[in-house]
Amino acid sequence: MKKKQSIGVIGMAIMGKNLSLNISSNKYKVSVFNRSKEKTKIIVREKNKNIIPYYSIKSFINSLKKPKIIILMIKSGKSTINTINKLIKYLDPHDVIIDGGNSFFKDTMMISKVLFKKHIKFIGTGISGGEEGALNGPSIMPGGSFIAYEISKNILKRISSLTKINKPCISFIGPNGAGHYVKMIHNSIEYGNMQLIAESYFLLKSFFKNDNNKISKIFGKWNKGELNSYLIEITKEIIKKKNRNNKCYLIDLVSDVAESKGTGKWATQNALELEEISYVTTISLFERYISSLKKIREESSKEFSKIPILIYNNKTISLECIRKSLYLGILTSYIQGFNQLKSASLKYNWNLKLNNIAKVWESGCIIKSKCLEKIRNEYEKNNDSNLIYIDYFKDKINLYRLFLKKTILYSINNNIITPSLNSIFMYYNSYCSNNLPTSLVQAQRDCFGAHKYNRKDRKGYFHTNWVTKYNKNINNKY
Ligand SMILES: NC(=O)C1=CN([C@@H]2O[C@H](COP(=O)(O)OP(=O)(O)OC[C@H]3O[C@@H](n4cnc5c(N)ncnc54)[C@H](OP(=O)(O)O)[C@@H]3O)[C@@H](O)[C@H]2O)C=CC1
Ligand SMILES: O=C(CO)[C@H](O)[C@H](O)COP(=O)(O)O
Repeated sequence: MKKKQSIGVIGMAIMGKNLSLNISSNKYKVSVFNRSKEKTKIIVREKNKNIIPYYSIKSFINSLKKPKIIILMIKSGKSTINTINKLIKYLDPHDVIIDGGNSFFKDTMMISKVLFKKHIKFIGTGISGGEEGALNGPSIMPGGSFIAYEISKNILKRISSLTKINKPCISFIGPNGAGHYVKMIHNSIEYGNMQLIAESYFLLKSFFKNDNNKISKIFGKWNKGELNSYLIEITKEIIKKKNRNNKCYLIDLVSDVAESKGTGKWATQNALELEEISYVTTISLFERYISSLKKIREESSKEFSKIPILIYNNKTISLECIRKSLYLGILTSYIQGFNQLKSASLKYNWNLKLNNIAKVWESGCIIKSKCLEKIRNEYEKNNDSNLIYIDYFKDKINLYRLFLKKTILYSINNNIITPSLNSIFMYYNSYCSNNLPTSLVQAQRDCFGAHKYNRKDRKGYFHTNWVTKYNKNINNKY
């Protein structure tokens, strides 16, 4: 009888193909399948004896050892749900389906329930690291059935990235949708960090009069310090890449319309649901949306007059100002992401171990960054920590806010587009103030809707006849 394979991968686009190559290079035999034959044929050209192609779901599934383990790396949403529905009829109880795509966590919760009833074990996992990570070691965030994790963990651990101290960047996250939720927050931090780096790039362009070679060297220097991260590292390379004719930088030819596939939107929607503050992701998402209004922006740039640069305030800033502003922004992006994880953990009863999540993100993933070590250390001591109050973060917030202020004053005066940096400055202004303009909001609510308000000097709820003209029939003595 023909020997069967240890695992199967469905979806031979960028991620699935590279993940299969990764699995095979770890000495596992892997069956592969793709909806359309063309992509399967591409991987066949690799002539890898550990990768065995199949062109029908039935033969693909029959090629697997029991319990069968199948990883899906396909487009999320209906495509994933429909494919899982097609698989069910070929699977036996205790077989394992692992959805490694960027699925919406509520879809994962729903699928978990359906498969549980059929005794099929299900994992919804975040997989981060893009093309390169999938091939050489991604960061893996599995959630769902713990039994399924036990069945598949040897393979998953072997293919994952390793931290500096050789710990695999994988940890069982929690039940049902927890793994995909954590990947969604990973991506929301990714959105924030990318936007912050892009804004800093614009500041540096103004500083260095568009000399990208110089800017690249600055990012290279910053990458050796506290800002060290995967995204800074790739930015340093991206901005100095020349166009084929060598006449200009390729980045100057890239359209400014930024697309998105859903995770940033879901994270923002979920932050609203949880009433969590996620300025950094939200502004970054809105910037992608504004970017897509290309025609309108083109017209507006002609229709509206340019705001003049104010000579009296046209002070230049130091590079350190930009560096410190970017670092404060990036710390805030992580702080807000981890706060959202904490809220979600309570809301969905997931008991998330935040130190493990920080560890899983320490290598192999897009948001890999030096500050994650500090975050992990803190949550190792106390899973309930509010990072803002931890000495390291508190000191940075105290010390760097002034630099951020100088940076955004410079950006405002010079018409440089830095909305997420601006929002972070205002976020801390609000967060650290004991006197917000919202007193007036409460009074207005009470005036027009009799919603009542609390007072600073007395306990209890009060209602007032604020404007006699509108509140004629209200009698009170305050
Ligand atoms: N690219 C990245 O950096 C990362 C992607 N991911 C996630 O991993 C998954 C795969 O990503 P990626 O490799 O970029 O590929 P894509 O997201 O571009 O998806 C393409 C794959 O999905 C398959 N597919 C699309 N529609 C269907 C359908 N209705 N039924 C069955 N299969 C379908 C395609 O098959 P066909 O060839 O027949 O069209 C192809 O294999 C996605 O969920 C993505 O969000 C996660 C981390 C990083
Ligand atoms: O998950 C990823 C990286 O971690 C994918 O690259 C994802 O597509 C990024 O999101 P978007 O396309 O919305 O920018």
